[in-house]
Amino acid sequence: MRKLAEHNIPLREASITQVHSVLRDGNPLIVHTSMFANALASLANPKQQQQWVPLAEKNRIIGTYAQTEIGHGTFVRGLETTAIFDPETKEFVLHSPTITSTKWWPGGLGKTANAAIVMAQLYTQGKCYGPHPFFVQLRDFDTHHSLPGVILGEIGPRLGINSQDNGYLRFDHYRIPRTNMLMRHSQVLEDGSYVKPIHNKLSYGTMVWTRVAIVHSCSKKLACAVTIATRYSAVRHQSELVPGKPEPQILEYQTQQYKLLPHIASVFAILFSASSVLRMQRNVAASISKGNVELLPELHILSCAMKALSSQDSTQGIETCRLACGGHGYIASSGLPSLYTSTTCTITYEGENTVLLLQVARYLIKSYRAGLEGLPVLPSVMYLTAPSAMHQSPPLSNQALIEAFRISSANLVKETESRLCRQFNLEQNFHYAWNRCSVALVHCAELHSRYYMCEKFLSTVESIRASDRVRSVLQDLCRLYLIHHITLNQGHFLRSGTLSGVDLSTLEEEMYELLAKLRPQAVPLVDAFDFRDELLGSTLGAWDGRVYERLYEEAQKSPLNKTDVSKAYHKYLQPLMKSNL
Ligand SMILES: CCCCCCCC/C=C\CCCCCCCCCCCC(=O)SCCNC(=O)CCNC(=O)[C@H](O)C(C)(C)COP(=O)(O)OP(=O)(O)OC[C@H]1O[C@@H](n2cnc3c(N)ncnc32)[C@H](O)[C@@H]1OP(=O)(O)O
Ligand SMILES: Cc1cc2nc3c(=O)[nH]c(=O)nc-3n(C[C@H](O)[C@H](O)[C@H](O)COP(=O)(O)OP(=O)(O)OC[C@H]3O[C@@H](n4cnc5c(N)ncnc54)[C@H](O)[C@@H]3O)c2cc1C
Repeated sequence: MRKLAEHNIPLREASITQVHSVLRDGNPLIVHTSMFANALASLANPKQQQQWVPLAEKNRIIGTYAQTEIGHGTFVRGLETTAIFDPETKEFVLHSPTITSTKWWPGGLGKTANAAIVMAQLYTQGKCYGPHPFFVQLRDFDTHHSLPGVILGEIGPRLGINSQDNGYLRFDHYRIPRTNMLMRHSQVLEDGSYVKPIHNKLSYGTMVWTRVAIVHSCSKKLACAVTIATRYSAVRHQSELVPGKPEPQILEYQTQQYKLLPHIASVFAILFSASSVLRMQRNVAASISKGNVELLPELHILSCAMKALSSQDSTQGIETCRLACGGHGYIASSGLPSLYTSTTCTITYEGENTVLLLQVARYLIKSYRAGLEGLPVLPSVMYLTAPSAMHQSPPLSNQALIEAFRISSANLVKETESRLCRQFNLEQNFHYAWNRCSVALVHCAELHSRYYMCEKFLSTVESIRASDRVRSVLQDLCRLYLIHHITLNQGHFLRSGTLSGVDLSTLEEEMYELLAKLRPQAVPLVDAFDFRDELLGSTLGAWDGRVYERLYEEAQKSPLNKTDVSKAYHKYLQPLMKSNL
């Protein structure tokens, strides 16, 4: 924190990888500096911001975002914590009526935070208005003791990020002033009357913001992993490629190139998509402050789509990198295990991926139906009812592949919508029919999201300002990405008739050529990410390639190596050996 202050960098702008380099097992302040800070910035009114933001910036207040309960994470409307307005005292009474209403998971809540943005069901004048955000002090600002009426603790060890002190929280008729409700978008007036927001999902804004930030952070984490695995693959020699010849660098094996190069490409695909969503988010934020919420649904859907795809791709990519390092990928000092455990959680948090993809699918089906009826639809989904013809671009050119994605995605949505109609006719209930089609609906959302990511990759590479040589490498990488994802999804392309079996064989051949062509660029590409050794924190991925020396040096630091014979020998092993058991 001191370093960041010295360099005038607000922590919320510090890269997730910089923070990860210091605190590899999670960061107890991450929710304070990301979600809590954002909630104050976007959900609090100017007066409330004046009151709390300076204190949060000086870390007098350390906050968290307490929404999820032990009984409900996904279904926000199902939250049970209540905030009932008492007009006598002009206070809200926060209460946790059941065990399932216990807040569960918020990062930093266990021991670090002294305040929280709490999402609770707002009741006033006898009516429930759904989940709303409240600023709640949890601990004494001087002694750090939890306040009367607040019961909190830490939830116990997790798969990873154990330094994050995820916590639990219950309220026992805990009173807060009326003015602690975050009132930028909706309000409860002194007499208890409710003023509704200009869009009823504006209180979900912090989740949307965080989903966008997660996309960015996923590309950084994946970049770390491919740097480690690629450098290691250039250092590691194993087996014989040609019998009797010296052992080659494992990066010479085509299978190793296939493990790494598509994920190097993926770093760029995710990064370029993140930039595009971030731009849209800034536009939407500016529009909202002028009272215009027209683009909010598009941002919501795009952030759901990109968060789901990037978390899934980066998690799989990091695991592939770990496996690509053989046994050494399993050792903690490789840096890969902590990258994995701190990334796989992004699949679950901030909206479980399946659930987010179903939000995307809902939007696709609605937009498709609207398009059929000639109603206006937003630009990103206009293609569903007006996919352009294939023959406009040269066969198998990048543009043709993007068109094939577009048509296949539109085709899948069309097929799934027909299935939905058939199912509806059978069930006579939209919700049951929806559930019976939900696997196909998730596939629709995935293909649409992949199409978006491919399109962003291509359009960015085409417009990027770079030397011819750099551009040429990026073009090859982008081509590899497109072909790789077409081969992974080939069934959709065959079904839509956009690519034939022969086309797919031709593309597969080209992919193998590209692996060989890009092989010499692998190390320069990851070097260009420019991660410092301290930041990567990996015995396998350091810049100088001294893998074996570093592994050996790191092993010397093991506490078990402090003495030749461990205490356990005298305490347990020797008695066992002598016991004749
Ligand atoms: C941004 C700067 C980037 C800069 C880069 C910096 C570098 C990186 C540095 C740091 C990185 C920081 C990374 C952050 C890490 C922080 C750690 C985070 C820890 C995790 C925290 C959490 O998990 S908090 C809890 C999160 N919980 C969830 O996400 C819950 C998921 N559930 C939901 O969101 C909702 O329940 C739901 C969307 C699934 C459903 O909501 P609901 O039931 O209310 O709606 P319906 O399904 O009925 O839909 C009705 C209607 O509403 C539309 N809608 C829903 N949500 C929204 C929305 N948010 N906005 C707009 N519209 C919405 C929906 O589409 C429907 O529309 P219709 O038109 O009716 O169809
Ligand atoms: C490391 C970590 C940090 C977190 N930090 C915070 C935090 O700071 N603050 C906070 O408030 N929360 C936090 N959370 C909670 C997180 O947001 C939730 O866990 C997440 O939203 C998923 O909700 P859930 O756990 O209820 O899963 P569930 O919704 O119970 O999901 C279980 C399964 O049910 C499926 N499912 C659920 N609903 C549907 C549906 N409608 N259709 C189809 N399938 C469905 C899911 O796909 C999944 O397979 C954190 C979680 C983790 C793991």
